[in-house]
Amino acid sequence: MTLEGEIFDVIVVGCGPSGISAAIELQKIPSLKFTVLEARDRIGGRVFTDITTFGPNAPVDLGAQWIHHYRSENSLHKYHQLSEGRNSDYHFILRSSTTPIFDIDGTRISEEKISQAEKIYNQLYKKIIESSRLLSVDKSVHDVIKSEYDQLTIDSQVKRLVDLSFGFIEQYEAENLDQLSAKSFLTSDDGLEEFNLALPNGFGTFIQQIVRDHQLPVRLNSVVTRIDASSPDSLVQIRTKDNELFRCKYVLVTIPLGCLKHRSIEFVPELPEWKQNAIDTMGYGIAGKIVLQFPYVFWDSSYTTILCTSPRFRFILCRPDVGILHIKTTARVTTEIGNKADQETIDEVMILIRKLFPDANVPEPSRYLITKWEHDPFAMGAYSYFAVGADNQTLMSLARECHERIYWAGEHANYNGTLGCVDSAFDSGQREAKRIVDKLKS
Ligand SMILES: Cc1cc2nc3c(=O)[nH]c(=O)nc-3n(C[C@H](O)[C@H](O)[C@H](O)COP(=O)(O)OP(=O)(O)OC[C@H]3O[C@@H](n4cnc5c(N)ncnc54)[C@H](O)[C@@H]3O)c2cc1C
Repeated sequence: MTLEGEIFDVIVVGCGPSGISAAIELQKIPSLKFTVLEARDRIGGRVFTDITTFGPNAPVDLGAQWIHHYRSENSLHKYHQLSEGRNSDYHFILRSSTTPIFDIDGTRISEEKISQAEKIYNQLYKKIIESSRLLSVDKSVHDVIKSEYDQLTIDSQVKRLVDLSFGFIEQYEAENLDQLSAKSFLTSDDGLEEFNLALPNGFGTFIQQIVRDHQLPVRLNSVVTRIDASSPDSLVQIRTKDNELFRCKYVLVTIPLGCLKHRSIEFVPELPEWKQNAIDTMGYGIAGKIVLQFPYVFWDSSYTTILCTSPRFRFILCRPDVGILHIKTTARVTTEIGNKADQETIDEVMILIRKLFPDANVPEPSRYLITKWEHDPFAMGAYSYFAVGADNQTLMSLARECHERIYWAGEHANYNGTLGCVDSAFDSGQREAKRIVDKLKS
């Protein structure tokens, strides 16, 4: 189908957080004609609350789960203040009295060992921070601490605890330490302290409400395959998988960096070298979740999170109200389990859980789910990180328009702010929509 004659001022490609915030901004200009093309049969992108697998009373966020950097300057703050159910939301604190740490054999680790490990970790962490300021040529975080780490003469339990602490970084960045840039290490969070707001009704539910409240014009099931800015009439032509053709003055591309790396959209003319280099240089990580629901709660229901020194399954969030244990996996483990049968992974997880609770009668899970974002054609991974050699300039190149009419937003294109998060995506979408509006006015 060709929408001949119909010319949009702006077309936004992708209806994740960045596309949504751009659309909200564009909607402020009543005369402006725009639409959002979304490949999936739902909005939200990597923010999705599953309410079918475990039922509507046990919503589970398969992607983003916490509003990071929650403070009044956060662009999501005002929507959260207005949202229903906000009174049940809570700040997530990882280390607290309700977070036991278990060793691989199931023994509870003493506070003394924990504080020994913390001291060692803090020294190594300081080294990373120093090198982020001092290095002239970039190195990986792993390479910066390797020699000191290799020389550690500490007992094996304390060493596993130190590894667990580094596991937090790998979990948060969605990549292994040997891939993370030491020089840009401090850039991704903009020096902000973490305030994580957990949304028990689900982050996806919250994002969907924002879209509903604004009645944004979104066309679902519209997989964009080609963006052509070579037409002599200065209009951009956008082709979908179903052979629909859309024409617009400006296009805002918000698809994930993983999709850009896999060249899932053909650009005509080809993307300039500086843009392609930035796409190739920036890192795009992998993270996963294993969610298990049990017929009854066999763990201490006061636990909020269980930490374990197992190199594979380290972070277990507890939701006793719905009998759910929710395991977060790092890039290495996620990649590995993504390539094998789910039941094999569940069997491995259950061996560990039974070790952690030797005195409990641990049942088999009644339901489970393992995310596979890395195999999802409209995500191709989790979120971006600074790979060795990538820096704020890389982000600026990812965000910079090309061929005059192709603009860019997404969690990977938020320079001077946070990276990889929903608020990063929101900020970048809003910023680019404003720039396009200025361009249209000029
Ligand atoms: C496991 C996991 C945990 C996370 N945890 C958190 C967290 O706790 N807090 C947090 O802040 N962030 C978290 N994130 C990151 C967060 O989800 C992303 O930063 C955010 O969703 C990025 O928004 P975006 O708009 O840039 O991209 P997306 O959300 O991916 O939106 C892009 C949209 O483009 C669409 N699209 C792709 N290709 C095409 C095409 N060819 N045509 C049309 N449309 C297309 C996609 O379907 C998608 O809807 C997590 C992500 C994952 C995967």
